[in-house]
Amino acid sequence: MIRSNAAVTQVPADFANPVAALAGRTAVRALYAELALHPKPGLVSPFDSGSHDDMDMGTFLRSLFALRGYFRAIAAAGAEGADFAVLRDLGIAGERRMLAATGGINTHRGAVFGIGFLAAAAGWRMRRGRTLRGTALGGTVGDLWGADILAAAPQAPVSHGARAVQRYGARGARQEAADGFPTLFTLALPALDRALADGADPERALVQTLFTLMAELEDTNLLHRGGSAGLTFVQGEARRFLDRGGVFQAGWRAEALALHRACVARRLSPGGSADMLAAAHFVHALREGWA
Ligand SMILES: CC(C)(COP(=O)(O)OP(=O)(O)OC[C@H]1O[C@@H](n2cnc3c(N)ncnc32)[C@H](O[C@H]2O[C@H](COP(=O)(O)OP(=O)(O)OP(=O)(O)O)[C@@H](O)[C@H]2O)[C@@H]1O)[C@@H](O)C(=O)NCCC(=O)NCCS
Ligand SMILES: Nc1ncnc2[nH]cnc12
Repeated sequence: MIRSNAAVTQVPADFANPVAALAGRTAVRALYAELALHPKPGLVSPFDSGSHDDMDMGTFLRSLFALRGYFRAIAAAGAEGADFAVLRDLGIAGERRMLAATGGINTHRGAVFGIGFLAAAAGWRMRRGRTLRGTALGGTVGDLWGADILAAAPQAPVSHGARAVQRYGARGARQEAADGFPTLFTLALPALDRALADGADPERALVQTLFTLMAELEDTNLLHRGGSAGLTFVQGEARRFLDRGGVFQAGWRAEALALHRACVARRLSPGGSADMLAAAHFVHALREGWA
C-alpha cells in the first residue's frame, strides 16, 4: 500500500520544533563538554576512568548519544506547557534508553533529571519569548514543577542518592531542582562567567567551575561512596585549590591532577558536581544562542 504524502512527511513534533532542536543539541554538547574535560578529580575523562571500574569514555559516549532524542522531546514538552507527569514519563523513558545504551550502567541519571527539567523550562520560556538570563530558568522549574518533584515517590529500587539523602540528611537532586537549582544559578554560572571574564580559556573556566561546585555541593555520590568524611575531604581540597588561585595559579594542572589521584585512591567520584557542570555549560551555551 502506498502511504499518503502526509504520512511520509510526518515528522515528530519535537523534530520540527526549532526551540526543541536548539535545546536538545545544546544539552548533548554540554554532556560531551563535561565528559571531554580533564583533569576532573575522580571522574571519567578521555584520560582515564577515574574512580569507576564499571564505566569509561565509551560508556558515556554511548549514553549521551542515546539521549539526543530525549532532550529534544522534553524541551518540546516544556514548550507545550506539559505537567510533571508527562516530564516524568519522558525522563523514565530517557533513563531506559540510557541504560540500554550502557548495558545497565548509571552514567547520566542526574543529567537526565536536572538538564531534563532545565531543557523543559527553556522550551517553556523560549516559546513565550521570555529571557533565559539571571535565575529565571531555575525559577520556571520551581514554579511549574517544584511541588510535584518533591511529592513524587522515589523510584524503586531506592537510589544510592536517595539513600544518602535519608542517611545524611543531604538536600539531594530533587530539592535542588524544586528550589530552582540555586547551586547552579548562584554559584556555578557566576563562577563560569567570572573565569571567562578573567581571561581563562573554556577548558580552564570549566575546571574552575567544577572545583567551585565540588567545594560547595552536597554531592550524594560522594556521600554514597565515602560518607561524610568523603564529602568533607573533597569539599576541603577543592576549597584549598580555589584559595590558592584555582586555575589562575602557576602549576594548577598538577594540583588538579594530584586531587584526581587522591580521589581515585579513595574511590571518590563527584558525579553530582559533574552533572551540575554540564548543566552550567548547557545554560551558558543556550544563553549565547538566545536573546
Ligand atoms: C527524579 C529522580 C531522577 C531522582 O532520583 P532520586 O530522588 O533517587 O535522587 P538522586 O539519585 O539523589 O539524584 C539523581 C542524581 O543526581 C545527581 N546528584 C547527586 N547529588 C546531587 C546534588 N546535590 N544536586 C544535583 N544533582 C545531584 C547524581 O547523578 C550522578 O550520579 C549518578 C551515578 O549514581 P550512582 O550510580 O548511584 O553512583 P556510582 O558512584 O556510579 O555508584 P556505583 O559505582 O557504586 O554503582 C550518575 O548518573 C550521575 O548522573 C544522582 O544520582 C528519580 O527518582 C526519578 O523519579 N526518575 C524518573 C524520571 C524522572 O522523574 N525525571 C524527571 C523528569 S526529567
Ligand atoms: N565524567 C563523569 N564521570 C563519572 N560520573 C559522572 N557523572 C556525570 N559525568 C560523570
